[in-house]
Amino acid sequence: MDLLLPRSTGSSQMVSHCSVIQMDIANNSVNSSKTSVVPRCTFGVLLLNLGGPETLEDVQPFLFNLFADPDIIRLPRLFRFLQKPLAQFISVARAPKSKEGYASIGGGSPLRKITDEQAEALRKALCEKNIPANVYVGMRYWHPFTEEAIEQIKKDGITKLVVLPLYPQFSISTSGSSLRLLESIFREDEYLANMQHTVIPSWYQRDGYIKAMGDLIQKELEKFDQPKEVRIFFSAHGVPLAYVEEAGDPYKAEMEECIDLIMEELEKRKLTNPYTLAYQSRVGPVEWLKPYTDETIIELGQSGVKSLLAVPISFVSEHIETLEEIDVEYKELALNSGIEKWGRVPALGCQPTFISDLADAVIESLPYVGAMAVSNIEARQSLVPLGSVEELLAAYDSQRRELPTPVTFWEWGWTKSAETWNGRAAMLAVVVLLFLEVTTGEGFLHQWGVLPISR
Ligand SMILES: C=CC1=C(C)c2cc3[nH]c(cc4nc(cc5[nH]c(cc1n2)c(C)c5CCC(=O)O)C(CCC(=O)O)=C4C)c(C)c3C=C
Ligand SMILES: [Fe+2]
Repeated sequence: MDLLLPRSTGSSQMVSHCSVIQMDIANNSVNSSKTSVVPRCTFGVLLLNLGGPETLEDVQPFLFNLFADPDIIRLPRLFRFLQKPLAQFISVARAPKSKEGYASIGGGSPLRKITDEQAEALRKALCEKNIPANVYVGMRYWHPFTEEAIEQIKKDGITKLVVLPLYPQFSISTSGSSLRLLESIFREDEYLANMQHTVIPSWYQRDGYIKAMGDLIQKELEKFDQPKEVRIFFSAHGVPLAYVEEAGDPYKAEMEECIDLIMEELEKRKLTNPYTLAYQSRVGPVEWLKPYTDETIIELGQSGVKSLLAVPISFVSEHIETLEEIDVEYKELALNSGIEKWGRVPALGCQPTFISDLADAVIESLPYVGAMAVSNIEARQSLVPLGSVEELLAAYDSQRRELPTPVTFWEWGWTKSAETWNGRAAMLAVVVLLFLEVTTGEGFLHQWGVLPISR
């Protein structure tokens, strides 16, 4: 019997129609007898993602939203009032360069379309596993914004929610930022505060994800004349080094573990290719996670590597950094550095093993299977524990508080005790730097691509 659910026009919501064994969510139990009418589906999954500009006009306001995020540019408390003016300044200055990139991939980011497709595929996979659910998409920096998805969730009367960031590995700058926003929305809303919810902070270690990555890599390796000679080149999105070393971001550790698991999976398939992990897409003058992708490609070429298979690893959709940075810039760099054969593994998108595994992750996190799954959860636990948004961030924040100095890539020499004096020194330094930049035409804003370099 068809399950009828409320229809919605908003793209932050997927409407479900599925023939299923009914789940009695109110009683936390699964009822295997089919019923004819189900008034509404009260179980929801919220997919969190970054969002991307859909047109070239969207690029500057998208960049503004990104740089206005205190988890992307973290200013000392004293200077928080500068967050928005600074975001405005950087976004306006960076927009022309970013627009060129988006223009070259068709005039906008494909992220919304792909994430919507993933949401629909996940909804279907959940249906097939007898769990009817509405699946929502909430983006951090562009439409459909997380706030829009939350509005829809409330309108639909959702009573149980699984929050699933679409980033396999956790970073302060991605899942952390989205969860922090969500926490603030939940805190101010009585309906949400009373809604049962759980978060899957990262899922890079799940078998289905690892197998799906193994399948994609194996398929691309087979396209080379001599697959055994190919070096597998994992290129992850970078983060500033200070995030990992000073703010306690688990991103690097999770990334390295993820690569180990994928290589173990390939070894099971008798694929023992050499491999490298490097970090791409750095922005600004500070040190980011190393080795850098561009420098590593040059070194590999110079050391005699002839065949390279690039594997984007920190994101599950195609986006500007796969379609432009890897497919155009890094490919050209590789071919100019002595590498003769180049390949690239596509992003997972709606790959069936992957989507089915995401559905399993959702099901395993449901409160009503919680008791049965305790041992699994413990085994799967990453550096950030599974829990509610509030508990998750509380755990993460206390972990950060124990670290000596919560310095971020926009802070320097920052300690609480020295707050006032460091703050004043910082303000003075910013003014002097800005003055020098404008008068000499050189400096960190030029390096960041914020101010154009005069040739
Ligand atoms: C796991 C993935 C990502 C991490 C970690 C991350 C950190 C991070 N990013 C910036 C700055 C920019 N990111 C931009 C685009 C962008 N970033 C990610 C993913 C991660 N970012 C994606 C998937 C995208 C592309 C979205 C799309 O439209 O397709 C941009 C805008 C593009 C550009 O101008 O280059 C910026 C800027 C920082 C500073 C950061 C860590 C602190
Ligand atoms: Fe980014």
